[in-house]
Amino acid sequence: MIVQKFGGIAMQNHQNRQLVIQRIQQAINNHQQVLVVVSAMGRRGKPYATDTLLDLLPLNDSSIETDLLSACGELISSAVLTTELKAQGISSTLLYGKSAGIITNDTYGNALIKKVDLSSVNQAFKNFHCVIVPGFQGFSESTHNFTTLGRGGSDLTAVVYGYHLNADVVEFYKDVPGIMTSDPFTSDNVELIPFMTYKELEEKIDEPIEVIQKRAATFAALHQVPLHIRSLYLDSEGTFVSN
Ligand SMILES: Nc1ncnc2c1ncn2[C@@H]1O[C@H](COP(=O)(O)OP(=O)(O)O)[C@@H](O)[C@H]1O
Ligand SMILES: N[C@@H](CC(=O)OP(=O)(O)O)C(=O)O
Repeated sequence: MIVQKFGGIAMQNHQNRQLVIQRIQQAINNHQQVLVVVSAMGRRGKPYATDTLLDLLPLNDSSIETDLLSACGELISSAVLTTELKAQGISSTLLYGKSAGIITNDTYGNALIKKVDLSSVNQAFKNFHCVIVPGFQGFSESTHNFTTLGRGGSDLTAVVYGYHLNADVVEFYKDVPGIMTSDPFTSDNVELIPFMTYKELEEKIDEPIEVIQKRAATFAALHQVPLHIRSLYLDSEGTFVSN
């Protein structure tokens, strides 16, 4: 069993999602079971990207409404990917909200995970090789509202499932070859770092764009969840993070 996480760039168009589907098929072939975490499609300007949705609101507070709206981006992308997988005959199903099992408090915009209920996920794996879940979203135990896990929170979703499912590895598919000495989009002469410890990863997350959400990196370090950050486009090995 492995966990794969596909971010906004990976999910942004049909062409990239075909690469996503190839990665999922490879994971099923090699590991039988794969839990797939997806983010909202694309970046600001794309119709269903998180920032595009949030730009609809006159104010960005931490509220039930803001979290409901931002959770929609991941709901849309998970519904689209699951339908595309089914259309290609790949054994898959979608779980979201309470069924996805990420149960949180009511701190809208940056909710704390109180428990992870994998009963529906485990049941789904009895019938399907691939279970798709929307990243970034939680479900409030007390109010039954959607919550969100902080910006970039799909990374945390992936790491939390990786830990609770005892996955062999959590794979992140990005628009970079892996973790580099610095952000390749803003620095020259960068090199791939093939292996890092959790401590080195946490120290590396200092760029304006976090290559992995800091909260996710901290959770992975605490629970020693093996991470593999790699390119969606290249077949190269990328970066492994462990002790
Ligand atoms: N050291 C680094 N190595 C590689 N990418 C980095 C690094 N630091 C920052 N980044 C940035 O992280 C981005 C990947 O994170 P992000 O866009 O949030 O991906 P995703 O949408 O898949 O979660 C890269 O496009 C890059 O700009
Ligand atoms: N879509 C959310 C969650 C997320 O993690 O997105 P991405 O994987 O594209 O960074 C956000 O923009 O914050």
